Amino acid sequence: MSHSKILILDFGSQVTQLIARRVREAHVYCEIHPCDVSDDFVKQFAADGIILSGSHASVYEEETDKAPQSVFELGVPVLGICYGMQTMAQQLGGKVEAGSKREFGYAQVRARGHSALFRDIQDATNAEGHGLIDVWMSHGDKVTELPTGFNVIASNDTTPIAAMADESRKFYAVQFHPEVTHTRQGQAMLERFVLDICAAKPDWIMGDYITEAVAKIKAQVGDEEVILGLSGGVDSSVAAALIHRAIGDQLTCVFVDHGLLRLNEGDMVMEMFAGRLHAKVIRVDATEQFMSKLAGVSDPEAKRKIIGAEFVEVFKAEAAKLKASGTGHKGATFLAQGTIYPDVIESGGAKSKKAVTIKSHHNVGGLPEQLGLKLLEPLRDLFKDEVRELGVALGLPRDMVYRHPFPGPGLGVRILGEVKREYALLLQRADAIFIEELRNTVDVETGKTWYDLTSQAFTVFLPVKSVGVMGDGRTYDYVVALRAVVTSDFMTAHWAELPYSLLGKVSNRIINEVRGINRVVYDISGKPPATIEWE
Ligand SMILES: Nc1ncnc2c1ncn2[C@@H]1O[C@H](COP(=O)(O)OP(=O)(O)OP(=O)(O)O)[C@@H](O)[C@H]1O
Ligand SMILES: O=c1[nH]c(=O)c2[nH+]cn([C@@H]3O[C@H](COP(=O)(O)O)[C@@H](O)[C@H]3O)c2[nH]1
Ligand SMILES: NC(=O)CC[C@H](N)C(=O)O
Ligand SMILES: [Mg+2]
Repeated sequence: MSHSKILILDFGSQVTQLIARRVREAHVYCEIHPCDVSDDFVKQFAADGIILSGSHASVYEEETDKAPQSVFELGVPVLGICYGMQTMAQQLGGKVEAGSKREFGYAQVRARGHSALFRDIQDATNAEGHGLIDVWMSHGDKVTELPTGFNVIASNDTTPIAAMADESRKFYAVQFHPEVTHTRQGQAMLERFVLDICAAKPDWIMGDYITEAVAKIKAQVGDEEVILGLSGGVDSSVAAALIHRAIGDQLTCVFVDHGLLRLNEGDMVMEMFAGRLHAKVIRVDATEQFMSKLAGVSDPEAKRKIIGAEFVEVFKAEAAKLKASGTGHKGATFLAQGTIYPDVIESGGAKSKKAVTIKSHHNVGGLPEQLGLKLLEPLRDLFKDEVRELGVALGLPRDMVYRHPFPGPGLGVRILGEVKREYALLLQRADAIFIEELRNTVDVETGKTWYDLTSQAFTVFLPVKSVGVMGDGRTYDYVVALRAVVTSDFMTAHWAELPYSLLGKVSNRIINEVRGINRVVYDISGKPPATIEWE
């Protein structure tokens, strides 16, 4: 089945992924690719429309990225955002200059003319009755001369050409960012572009997607066997359910206990799957193996790479064991993972060369070059909310599908610096107390538990000691930090405003119940500039 699709060319903006999320929210399929793809690639992609992202660069610098010229020659609608607008202007014969003032944050622009992009979009009106739109800006440069064929479709005092369009060629461009939620009607604008202007069909719906995905998996796997890394998290559970639906007993799930899981997580995961997921699950205790490889290593990226490599070692060994088991298995030739689109993007997989890699996710950037198994990643194109939707459509229980995410490297990235078994055991107990209290404390205003009100919450172990007094004695023990965030996409996040009474109770319990920890702090950093995990 062929879907409508939008091509997003990434010039390196940190929020390119949000453009894709917004387009997907409109139920239109889209993909992000680096801005320097070839003209042939652009042609073959056969997009219904193309979106050019922002960037930190300036188009008048000596070596700058341009959109492949074919973007403007294929006769498909194009939307330029920020840098995307500037390069469109310059490539089509307009002019871009450095402004005297940077415009950063909220701004209001006045809509001009009757552009299809802003149809029925207005947040206020000015004294003369003109429509005003609230937007979010982040730029220093601006378009100062329109290319031929273009009109101004929005402006304000700082940026007279705040948006422009050549309606006949269906070229549109905005200096502001419709993809961030601060632009209140940004979603509506992107829908005008994608649904009205590009006439893309909103046919990307998870319930319908199952049939298509099942057929694809069947075709890819044939009669071979698959092992899947099952973590008990959302993504791999949904992947397991989907693959099992496609190939039944050809699938074996491998759940790896690397000794860096949450307290009792191993038993919980096995219990959760018994009866709920009909696939076979093997539990592997690899604590010793991971711990010995991690001994003496304190660099976060090095730890991530080691954990990624060890996962693969375990998977390979299990794949071989299947064959030797004498149970009629031929041995697995595929490794399935619950990799999702943000994992790919954040590890630099879809970004242009210019965007920096912040962390290597263990399952993407951390994979060794010689895998020896073919990869099967049926969720690789999906965002988290789509994966959850798919899980529900596959009949997985809601509490499984709405768990907080837990990173594959687990406590390995929540114990700062060198990982030691002793630290992991302390951290597990402190973390369990925090999560238990979040689950048990209901917010009176919303009637929801604080677990449901936060997107992710955990405890971090700091290998530093501080002095305390307990009873009448002196203590000299470790510190833990509590981290709880609210986010919809894990790209940006706010620290959760947990009630003091809850924080107080958690702190008390940890210090009283976990000998070896005598101080608890709360992390009040947002992302950016911090990240959610500490490593
Ligand atoms: N303990 C584990 N045992 C086996 N495979 C694992 C384990 N931890 C992670 N993986 C593999 O790595 C992939 C990526 O991990 P990630 O944490 O992103 O996804 P998840 O655990 O499935 O879902 P969630 O994001 O909700 O935690 C998983 O989908 C799974 O295939
Ligand atoms: O499976 C995973 N393997 C990893 O290597 C990894 N690193 C970060 N995360 C999760 O990604 C989200 C964003 O985290 P950061 O703000 O720390 O980058 C948060 O939800 C993190 O828990 C990972 N998940
Ligand atoms: N966010 C952007 O795309 C910024 C583009 C350009 N560097 C500017 O400052 O105007
Ligand atoms: Mg996980």
